[in-house]
Amino acid sequence: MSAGVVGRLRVDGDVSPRLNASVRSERRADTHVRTETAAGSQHGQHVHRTPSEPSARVALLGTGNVGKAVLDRLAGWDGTPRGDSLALVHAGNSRGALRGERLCPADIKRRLVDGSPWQPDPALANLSGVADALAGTGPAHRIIIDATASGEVADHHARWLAQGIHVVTACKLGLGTTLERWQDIHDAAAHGSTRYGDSATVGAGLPLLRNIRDLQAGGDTIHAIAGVLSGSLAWLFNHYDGKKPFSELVDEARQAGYTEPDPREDLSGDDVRRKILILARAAGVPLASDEVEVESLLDPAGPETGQDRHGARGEDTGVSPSLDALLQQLHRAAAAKGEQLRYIARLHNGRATVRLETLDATHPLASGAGTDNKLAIWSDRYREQPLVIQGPGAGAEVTAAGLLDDALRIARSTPD
Ligand SMILES: NC(=O)C1=CN([C@@H]2O[C@H](COP(=O)(O)OP(=O)(O)OC[C@H]3O[C@@H](n4cnc5c(N)ncnc54)[C@H](OP(=O)(O)O)[C@@H]3O)[C@@H](O)[C@H]2O)C=CC1
Ligand SMILES: N[C@@H](CC=O)C(=O)O
Repeated sequence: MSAGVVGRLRVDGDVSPRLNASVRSERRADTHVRTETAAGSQHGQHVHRTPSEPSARVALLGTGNVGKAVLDRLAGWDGTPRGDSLALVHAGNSRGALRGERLCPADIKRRLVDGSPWQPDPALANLSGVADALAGTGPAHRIIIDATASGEVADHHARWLAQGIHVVTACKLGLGTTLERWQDIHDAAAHGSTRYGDSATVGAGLPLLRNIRDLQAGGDTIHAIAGVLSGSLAWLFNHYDGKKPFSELVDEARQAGYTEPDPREDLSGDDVRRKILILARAAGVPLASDEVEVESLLDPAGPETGQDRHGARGEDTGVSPSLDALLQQLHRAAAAKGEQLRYIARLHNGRATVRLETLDATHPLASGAGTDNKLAIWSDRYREQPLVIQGPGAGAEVTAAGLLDDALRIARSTPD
């Protein structure tokens, strides 16, 4: 792809600096005082340790794949300055929630994983009440971590930001759907002096948005981007050899936690549409959702259309026998030419496309393994050879890490 100016809107930094956590001043969280009795730690006796004041009170929404991995990561930090800095005060899903001054992440996770009765209070599932759970004395930041795929939760992002609550999200329905919602989120963050942690929305925490914003903050202009933005589809095309039906692999990808709760979100191209919209908007090209040309992998006559696909994990992978047959045919044709199937998103000259392409095996976007995402960025600085960022782009652990990176960045910053 040759470089050319594509942006309709030139942005020299983020549209709202509050959405760019990386440029904020930071206060180190690891300076907290830890008190232990020396004798206790030497002789294996009870260790008296006073956790330091938290820097942030945190509410976790969603206890599915990603939410559980967030709890795991928090549990692993128990007794460390990172763990001290984030106090979990609310954890909930669509059925209810638990609240407390410092919930024990390991305990919540254990109850969920072991399947022992976890009795969340259904009344606490009311999203309007989550702000109350975060209220408390002290200078602590308030952070909501959204690990759901819920449009209803995304609808609350702007409201929370305007109320002074930071939002950290893996859900793309905030920044990756309508321009109005995207703008509301920017405006609300500015109004509430809050930050919106979106690292996990594209590339499952890979530093994609951060690099786009950092380049622009340094005076660079993004001309074009192209890449593999779906971890599940990358995994599928990395594993598909035409022998096993594609639908069986889709089921494996779902069980591995790479797909959306409903895999039809991935197969329809909607998930990648949202990601290219988020990247394009961050790069200064404020595209509307319907301006992205998307080639769906779903059979238009298949069982997927017209339903709300933002709910809980369904049973149907959405792959009809005709799609199995079509993909086998496409794979065979590509393999005969030494080419590979890749689901590619492109932004060039203000136009965005998402489609299945056949790429020569030596093509820069063809390589990669597992769930690898790959993003090439052409800019003033990178005219001929693009900047390329590659790494795992799906999976609960990397996504949870991306969410908590954003939360820690906020917790370490000085409150306005
Ligand atoms: N899997 C991945 O690799 C990546 C995922 N993401 C994003 O992470 C998000 C979560 O994905 P995943 O964990 O796989 O999804 P899951 O379906 O496993 O979990 C979703 C969770 O959200 C909960 N939920 C739904 N509605 C609400 C609500 N109104 N209030 C509170 N909780 C609610 C569900 O509750 P209940 O348990 O009651 O059904 C469930 O616990 C998605 O937006 C996805 O796009 C982003 C990057 C990578
Ligand atoms: N379903 C998504 C998960 C991360 O966003 C994907 O396949 O990339």
